[in-house]
Amino acid sequence: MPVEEFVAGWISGALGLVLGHPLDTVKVRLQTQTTYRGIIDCVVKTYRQESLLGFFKGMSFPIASIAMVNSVLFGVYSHTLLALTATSHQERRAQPPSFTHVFIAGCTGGFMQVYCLAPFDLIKVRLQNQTEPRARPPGSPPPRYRGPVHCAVSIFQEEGPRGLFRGAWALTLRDTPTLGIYFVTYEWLCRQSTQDGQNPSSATVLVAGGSAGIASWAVATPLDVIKSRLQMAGRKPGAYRGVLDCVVSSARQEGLGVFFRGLTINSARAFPVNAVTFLSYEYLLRSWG
Ligand SMILES: CN(C)C(=N)NCCC[C@H](N)C(=O)O
Repeated sequence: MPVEEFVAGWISGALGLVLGHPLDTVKVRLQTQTTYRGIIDCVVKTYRQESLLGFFKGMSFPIASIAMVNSVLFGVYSHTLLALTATSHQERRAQPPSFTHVFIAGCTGGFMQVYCLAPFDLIKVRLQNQTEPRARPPGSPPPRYRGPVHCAVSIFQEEGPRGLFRGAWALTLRDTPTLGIYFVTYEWLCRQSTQDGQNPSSATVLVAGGSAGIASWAVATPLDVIKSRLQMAGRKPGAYRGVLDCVVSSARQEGLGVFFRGLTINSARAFPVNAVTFLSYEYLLRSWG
């Protein structure tokens, strides 16, 4: 069993995650709060009220869980390709799989990682939305959650175990097709600028990985908005009844533009995060060779 692919998926994901977390915080706030006029306003207010640390809220759980999430994503992707084409990662440069196989393997990886990702993503989104500064002026109310563990325990106590999977269905709809698009874009761009049988150069991997991130996030953004709103709403009175209800009421109240909230920042974040993720993934696999 190619254990290296799981490990490479973990390390590469963690590197990308740290790099992209500040932009992710801005994106989540823009998607779920109506207090900001735009990206700059959100960045300035976050910095003024919470200092640089505000951009890194909610990062510890994703770092701890990225090992599992990314190793499931890249590992399942690679194993599905192995099952479909009977070729290992090393053999795939000489015998490239069809794009249909790459798409199916990407969708399978995307689908399987959702149930590892869902509770950690929920906690991340709830913590990212706490705008209280760390050093609070005396007498000001404390933030709802004291940290990731307190957040997980509170959700479990208030909403039961299912509460930890709030937004998981929207996450499944977001990640299953878009991870197919992610891997197809990456493979296609690598093949365009690489001679048959050769490994892609580092520059190619960076550009193909970054572009795969942008393409997949551009398609994923509408469901990303819905997912984040469902996660924030929890079981509040008047909360959405499900994915469709959230789609309809968000569109009715805020217009169709609501589905593209966070698109610019998602794309700006997606390029460096996924360029680094794919570069380190390819590099690690080649060095273990
Ligand atoms: C469109 N989607 C959901 C993705 N392309 N997901 C895979 C990339 C995950 C990477 N850690 C990131 O956050 O960009």
